[in-house]
Amino acid sequence: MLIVNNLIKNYDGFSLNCSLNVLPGSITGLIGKNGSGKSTTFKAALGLIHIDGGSIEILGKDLKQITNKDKQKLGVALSDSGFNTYLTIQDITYILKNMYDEYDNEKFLAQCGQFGLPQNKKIKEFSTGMKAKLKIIVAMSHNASLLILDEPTVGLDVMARDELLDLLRNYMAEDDSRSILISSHISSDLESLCDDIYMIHDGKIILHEETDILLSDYALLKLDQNQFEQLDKQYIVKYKKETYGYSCLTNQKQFYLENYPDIIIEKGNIDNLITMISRGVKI
Ligand SMILES: Nc1ncnc2c1ncn2[C@@H]1O[C@H](COP(=O)(O)OP(=O)(O)OP(=O)(O)O)[C@@H](O)[C@H]1O
Repeated sequence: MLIVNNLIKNYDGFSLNCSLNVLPGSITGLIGKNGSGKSTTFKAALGLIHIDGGSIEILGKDLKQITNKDKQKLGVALSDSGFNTYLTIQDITYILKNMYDEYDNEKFLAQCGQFGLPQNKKIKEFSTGMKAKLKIIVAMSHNASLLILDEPTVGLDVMARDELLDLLRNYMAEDDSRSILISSHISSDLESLCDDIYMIHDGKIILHEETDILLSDYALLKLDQNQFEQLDKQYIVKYKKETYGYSCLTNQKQFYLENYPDIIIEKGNIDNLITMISRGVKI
């Protein structure tokens, strides 16, 4: 659906060099701290910025060959995009009707209603969360095969986030060839939604793994000095000095559960992973 191959984008003081692959029928997450290059990757993948190297294949074609008709198959929500804030949802329905052959007005208005978005109020009077919801509903309004969503849950409260994640799951369930590329700094969103996750740090992909494997096979070991020295480190990805000794990230939790019954092994979550992979030291 989307193949980003050795994409290079250089800004003063920042260099992006990343590859990623969004498979048909899957939800792929891109996670990374502020300024790590998520939005730059999304904009480059959509051809919105000039790139300094690499190639992008989207919807089975080289990005340079994509036509306006092909673009109808994309549903996009970027962090710094949106409609003119003087428009109402009613106004937007006319724009969407003109833009997209497969725009589904009934579904769009039903979803606006579900999220409590008033049809006749100007968008400038919407709260941050309401604007965020509108962007996603618009992206899903025209039967796109690929949704590209940059930080769509920013500004949403926990309940609205859950509703939105359910909407995305339903969108995928309606057609199993659809795909989503989504970024978020809220790791629990990605854990519960994505089939696979890429982690980006300082413009580089530092980890790519299926979410199930991240959650089942990765774990954090907490060791004192002696335990650390004795440890077989063949499955340790990164380690970090702590006040109590060392924390170690493994990608083979079972090995340490079986061979080191006395050490503390904490189930991995994506926040631990980000911290360890970005700040830990390689063995
Ligand atoms: N137009 C630009 N000109 C110069 N530098 C830029 C430009 N756009 C982005 N950058 C730089 O590229 C780096 C990555 O920014 P980017 O917006 O891709 O990060 P991000 O991971 O999306 O961050 P956030 O989570 O804060 O949105 C930052 O150092 C940023 O300052």
